[in-house]
Amino acid sequence: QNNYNSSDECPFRLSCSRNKNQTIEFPAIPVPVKLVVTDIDCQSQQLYISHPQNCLSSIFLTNNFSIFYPFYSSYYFHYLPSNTDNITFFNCSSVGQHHLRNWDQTRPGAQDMLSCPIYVAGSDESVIELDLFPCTRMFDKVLPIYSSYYIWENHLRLNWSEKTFPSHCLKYEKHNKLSKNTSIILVTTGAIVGSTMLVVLIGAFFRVYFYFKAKGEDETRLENFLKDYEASKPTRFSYADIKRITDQFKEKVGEGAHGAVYKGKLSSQIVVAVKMLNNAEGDGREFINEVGTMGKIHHVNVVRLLGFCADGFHRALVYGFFPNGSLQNFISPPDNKDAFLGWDLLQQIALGIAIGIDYLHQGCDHRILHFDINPHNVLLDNNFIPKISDFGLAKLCSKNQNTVSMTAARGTLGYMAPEVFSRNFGNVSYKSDIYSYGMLLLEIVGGRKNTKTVINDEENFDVLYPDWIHGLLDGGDIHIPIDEEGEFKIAKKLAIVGVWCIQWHSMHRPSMKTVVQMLQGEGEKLSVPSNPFNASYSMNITANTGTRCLNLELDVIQELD
Ligand SMILES: Nc1ncnc2c1ncn2[C@@H]1O[C@H](COP(=O)(O)OP(=O)(O)OP(=O)(O)O)[C@@H](O)[C@H]1O
Repeated sequence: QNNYNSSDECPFRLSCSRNKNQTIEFPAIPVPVKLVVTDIDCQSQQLYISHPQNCLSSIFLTNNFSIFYPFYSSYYFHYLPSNTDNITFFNCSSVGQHHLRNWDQTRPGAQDMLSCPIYVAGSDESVIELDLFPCTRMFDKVLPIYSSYYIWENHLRLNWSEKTFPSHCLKYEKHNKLSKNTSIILVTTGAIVGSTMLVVLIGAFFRVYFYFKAKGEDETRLENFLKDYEASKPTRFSYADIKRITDQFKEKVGEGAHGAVYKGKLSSQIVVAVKMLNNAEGDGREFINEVGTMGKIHHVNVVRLLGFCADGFHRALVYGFFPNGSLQNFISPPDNKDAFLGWDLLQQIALGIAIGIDYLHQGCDHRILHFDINPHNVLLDNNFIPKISDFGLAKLCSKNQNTVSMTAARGTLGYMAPEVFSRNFGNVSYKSDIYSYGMLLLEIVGGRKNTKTVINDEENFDVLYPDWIHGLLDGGDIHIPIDEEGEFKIAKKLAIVGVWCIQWHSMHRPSMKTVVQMLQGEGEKLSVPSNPFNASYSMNITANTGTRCLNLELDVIQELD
């Protein structure tokens, strides 16, 4: 039980200031003893103190061992023999430093002698052995029973118990030590939590900022697009827009000769295909051509150019997205049940392409010649409505113009009309697209690539024409599996129209309007054309023959700029 009241005065004074050490003062007479507190251990209730001049022994010159009351100690001058009751004080101040240094340095407390000239020895210790001759013997003291001050390298350890002094005396110190630790922990934790939260907040702020910035840009982009869409013109996008639309070119849907095609989004509803054109290619004429030509065309069977990008070296074309890809994906023999679309649908597709080409040839202000009609350049929308695409090689010419001048062969081998390959076969005209369309039709019917163009030299243009087509036309071996009579009719009609379209001389080929009529009719009345590639018709048509023949009928007219 505590014998003190909270109002009782403390028998010591413990003080601390911000920059100085903690000190403890004991009310000794005549001079109070003030010592430095080096540590307080509240748990084991121990106080470690040291003398400001490193001379703890000197305290006992003028004071007895009860000086530290109410603290008690383990009471042990540890460098004294354990059985010592009396101790003797020696004043070694007159001893030279040299002598002190020669002392047994391993002896506990010997180190203190260098700074403190007061030496304490057990009364039964030998002065000779300790080599204390040069020191002056001062006096003897009796150590309290069971007690010894525990001094370790000039630190004195004092113990306390709550019973020995009023509890409020150490409250401040306990609290102070705890609060100091707690405040260090709190400050550190606070700093860590605070800085983490700051980083998170800054991160969140930038996320939100960029989110709204991007959202704002998306909205502006969409608004501009819709305005342009209403005004029927393609929108110009920056390269940054293109990256955002394609989500950093995340989903590649195909690769053409001029670059890769990526899926993108203008909004959650507007899905687009972005064709990135290879930077290194040409002088950008095809790009300008495509933007210039396609920007003007709006037809259900022609891919609409929604936008483009011409930003530094970056060139891109933005179209509507067609999940079914190109017609090439569906050119398959009828016995391939997975990819075969059925004869009715194939006929609808063939008709749609013909209507699209007819629109290009007749329906616009200027005649547009595509020059690269082939199954890769026909895309299919969700409902398998065909869309003609890829206008990089297209030419604009005036309506009353029959032929165009062309400086180099253009198009895809196998679909390229002979006159496009070499001017020696005649003049290039809108009929050149009809030839390509005819080849496409025959591929649809055959379900495979049935033409293989071999170019030997400028003078010879050999086409390996499949015999089975004439089997189909003549009623012989039709080569393709057909289940029903109706289907046979469709296949035969498509083949007849196809062969008409690939007639060697362009004047023998029908116009697209006629092709549309032929496809829309029953097909029974269609006459079967002669095989343009049979021997009698000349498999190898030499250049001169063609030129002579065609030049009589068609004049060369310059294309429009
Ligand atoms: N608008 C689109 N929607 C969906 N897929 C498309 C679209 N445009 C192109 N693709 C896909 O990307 C592929 C490549 O198209 P692209 O037009 O670049 O090349 P190509 O016509 O095959 O060859 P080339 O570049 O020689 O004309 C197509 O085969 C098709 O699968």
